[in-house]
Amino acid sequence: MAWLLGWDYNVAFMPYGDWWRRHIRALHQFFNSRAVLSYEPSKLKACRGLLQNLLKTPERFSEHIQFSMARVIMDLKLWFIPLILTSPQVIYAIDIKPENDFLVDMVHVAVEGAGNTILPGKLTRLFPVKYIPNWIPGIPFKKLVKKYKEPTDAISDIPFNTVLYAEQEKKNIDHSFVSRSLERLRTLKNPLPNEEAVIKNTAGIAYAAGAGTTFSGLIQAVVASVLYPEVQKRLHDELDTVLGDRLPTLADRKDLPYFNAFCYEVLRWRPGLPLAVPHAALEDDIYGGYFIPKGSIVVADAWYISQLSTPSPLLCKFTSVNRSILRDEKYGPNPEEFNPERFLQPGTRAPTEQFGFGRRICPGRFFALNIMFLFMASIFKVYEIVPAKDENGNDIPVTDRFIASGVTFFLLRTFYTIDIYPQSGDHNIVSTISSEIFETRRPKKNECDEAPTGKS
Ligand code: HEM
Repeated sequence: MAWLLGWDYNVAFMPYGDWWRRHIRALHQFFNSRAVLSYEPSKLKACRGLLQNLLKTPERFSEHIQFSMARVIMDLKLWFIPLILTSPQVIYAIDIKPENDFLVDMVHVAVEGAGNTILPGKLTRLFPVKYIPNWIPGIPFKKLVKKYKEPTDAISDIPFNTVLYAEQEKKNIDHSFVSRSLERLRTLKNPLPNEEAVIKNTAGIAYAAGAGTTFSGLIQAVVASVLYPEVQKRLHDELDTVLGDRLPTLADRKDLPYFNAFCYEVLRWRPGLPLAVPHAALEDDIYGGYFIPKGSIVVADAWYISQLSTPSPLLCKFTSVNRSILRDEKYGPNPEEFNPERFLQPGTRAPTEQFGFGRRICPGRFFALNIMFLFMASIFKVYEIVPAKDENGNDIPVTDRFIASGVTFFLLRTFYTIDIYPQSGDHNIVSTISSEIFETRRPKKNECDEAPTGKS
């Protein structure tokens, strides 16, 4: 099924084995907890750009967040794979346009396609659809394949081929992860077979997976702050006390316990993949007293059953579960309530289940948490987020309308009416930041250690 839609390069859908291992090894080297710290300059650049865009057109906040996420990944600085230890590089070194960028639009459609067809909750994945002829009425699946395959291929093919082309033409492009990896591959006497495909897939999936799920987390953070203004007030207070007049960097993360708790709570409260990614059992197994025959598809319920207003009796009968993993009482009382405090209590550990399980756990989790921290801390340092007003000046009520079925994040764009205002007084740092910082300035080595003052 994933193959029909063009998602065969998606590591999450690869069966366990050597091919998967080669990809996951590359991703771990790229996104492990230490490596992600070295990408701060790219993140800061995208983050400061986001603050400026929010100042110009706050009503388009979700587009700005989506664009900034894409920009971070495309412009990612990295020291990747043992071969490239010399200097930080970029993944593709391709610029994303602030408006109507083809690759940003394509990732939107491709991820929507995965949500509509492959991820749990969609019947299409249970049938051998490739054998169903097109002319049979009532089977829209083939149309879906037509609609989604091209964008899914595009987000991996186009940036990769652009780098290949630039190389062949000997164009003066920034050295990127992709170009350096290819260069090195050509010097190897006995490369592993299909190494070029591993490089291409790894870069492609970092873009597709990273841009989608992290975007979802960021939007949910915005929504939570409007639904719970007392939480937003506490975030402002903590950020002001710790940071004073400057914007945050990753180094501040350790000094902002309430803010960290807020990020964890957003991911626990509304995980981007509420049913994670389904996997098939490699062997017969027994778990919790249940016999799981080899080949069974196992779906982990991070947050699904709990949010159904009337959980299916059939589902509950077969699973004997009525509470999702992220609604477990180990996270404290009232698990449905949004309450960052729960992660400040002694003995409550940060949740990991929103990132999946066991050896299939998300390799991008450290990167995602850092991005969430930097983007949201910067936004809250500068802005106040409130419901938008209607024509009579009344608040338009913001309701919590997340639909937990597969990948739903791109739907969120149309759901919320929210305004973003610069905070009063001297909080309005962003308008004093020169636009040069965002467009052309590349921070020098070590510069990211210094807190940007916003007064350049
Ligand atoms: C808040 C952001 C994110 C969330 C909530 C998230 C969540 C998840 C979940 C639930 C899974 C399935 C794990 C399983 O099968 O048990 C997964 C897998 C994966 N994620 Fe993420 N993810 C996020 C960000 C990222 C980023 C930034 C990347 C970029 C590298 C990424 C790359 C992947 C990959 C490659 C897999 C497949 C792993 C495998 O099957 O072995 N994710 N993610």
